[in-house]
Amino acid sequence: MPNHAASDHYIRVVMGPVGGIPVLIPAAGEGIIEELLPRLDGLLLTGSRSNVQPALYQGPPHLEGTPEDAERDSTTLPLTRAALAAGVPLLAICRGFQEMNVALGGTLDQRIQDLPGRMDHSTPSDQILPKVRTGKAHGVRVDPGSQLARLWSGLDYDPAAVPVNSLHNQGVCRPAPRLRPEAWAPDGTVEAARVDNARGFAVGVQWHPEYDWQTDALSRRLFETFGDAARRHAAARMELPQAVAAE
Ligand SMILES: N[C@@H](CCC(=O)NCCCC(=O)O)C(=O)O
Repeated sequence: MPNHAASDHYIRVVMGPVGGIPVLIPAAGEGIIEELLPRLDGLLLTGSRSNVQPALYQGPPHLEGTPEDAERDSTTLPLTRAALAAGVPLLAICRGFQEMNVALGGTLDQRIQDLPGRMDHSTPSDQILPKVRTGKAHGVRVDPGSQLARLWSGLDYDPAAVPVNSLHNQGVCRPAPRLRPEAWAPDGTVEAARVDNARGFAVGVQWHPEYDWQTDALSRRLFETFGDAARRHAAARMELPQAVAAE
């Protein structure tokens, strides 16, 4: 039986550093978007074991057994495009980052670990479960002139090697025309990007900041910034003049 679900970590992070009340969006297809969109303060695209259907980016079929979720794709891809057009702040994590790229016309690598010269970004089997998620797997290099670097300003970190966790097989292959990569793994995998000319905050990360925001200041700042953008969008929607002026 299909489930419409989000892991508890996303619920807690929205109620925590984002500062909002999470409302789960059913994977019910694009018919819900017109009514839903005007009610959204922000859109958080979550990670998932499932993968974007290759037909949506003209990719080769998945290896047999690779999980897909057609219902999610049929909801999140058009919703992402609509949210961006409406200026709804967007934070995309892991699968969410991949679907943000596909929604805007980019393509995906399906098994990065099988590509020559690339690293294995998948869930390491030699670590105990909680550490896989809260521990760090590799560094990412962040463009010092990027939105991500601006968002992290004042925090103590090395932009040449920001440690992140890694729980994915797929990744951005050809970035969508509007996707601006801002951080990379040592093997060149795109680890973070913003959407060019977005009307509001629109950032995606390939790693999972929802697992360590309580201890990692960079993860926390990402969610706080998304929350601030969502509050500004909410206030602007309600036509509060003071909030619009502050944007
Ligand atoms: N299936 C995709 C996306 C990976 C992803 O979003 N994983 C979520 C895992 C969450 C967890 O295990 O805690 C891929 O493999 O690239």
